[in-house]
Amino acid sequence: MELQVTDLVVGRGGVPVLAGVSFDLHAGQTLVLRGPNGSGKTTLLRTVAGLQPPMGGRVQGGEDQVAYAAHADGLKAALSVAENLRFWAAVFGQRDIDPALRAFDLEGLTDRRAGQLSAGQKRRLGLARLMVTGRPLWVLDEPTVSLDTASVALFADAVRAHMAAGGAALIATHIDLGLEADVLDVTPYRAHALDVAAADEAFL
Ligand SMILES: Nc1ncnc2c1ncn2[C@@H]1O[C@H](COP(=O)(O)OP(=O)(O)OP(=O)(O)O)[C@@H](O)[C@H]1O
Repeated sequence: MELQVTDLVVGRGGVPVLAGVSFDLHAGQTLVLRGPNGSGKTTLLRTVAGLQPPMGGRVQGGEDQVAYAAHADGLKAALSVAENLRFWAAVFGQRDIDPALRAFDLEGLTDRRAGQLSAGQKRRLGLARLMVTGRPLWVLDEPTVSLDTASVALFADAVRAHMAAGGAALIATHIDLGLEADVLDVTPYRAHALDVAAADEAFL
């Protein structure tokens, strides 16, 4: 897989948030997005995942390649852990959910309803879902929220295994995952940095 992002402009409510973002992502690579709260990481991830259109520029190579995991875990509360994974595996044409259960230490929770899981357990299930998609490009927004130290390590191991198998990952996170990863700080691409400075000056 090969993702090419060229001179991308992304925004919310018709207002550009980031402009002029370019990067490549290839098989075996992880790219970590950094930047302060509200800087536009989620907006960029959503655009790369095809959940919203770019306001300018291009995203090439993402079509049908992306498995996206965001703040909302997207789990079916009334289904068990195993049923959730089987559901997603069926949607994406995969069969075996056991590696995903093992990787995220969910084997002891297979029959528990997703709605009854703790926040961290829900997050582990949401991340396990990535493995049953069979998709090569994981686009992840703050994947470690609610995870304890051991679960962060499980997640990092899963990303490493995914990369070793020819996958790639684009991850917005504020923490150090201990992964070999490239880093893209989105701060210099903020679309309104200059406007904000100009507005401040007007009040001085
Ligand atoms: N639905 C929306 N409508 C209008 N503006 C929005 C909407 N969602 C987010 N924004 C604004 O867009 C900007 C970028 O938000 P975004 O969620 O992409 O930032 P982020 O870098 O992911 O932040 P964080 O680190 O807090 O998760 C912020 O100023 C935010 O307030």
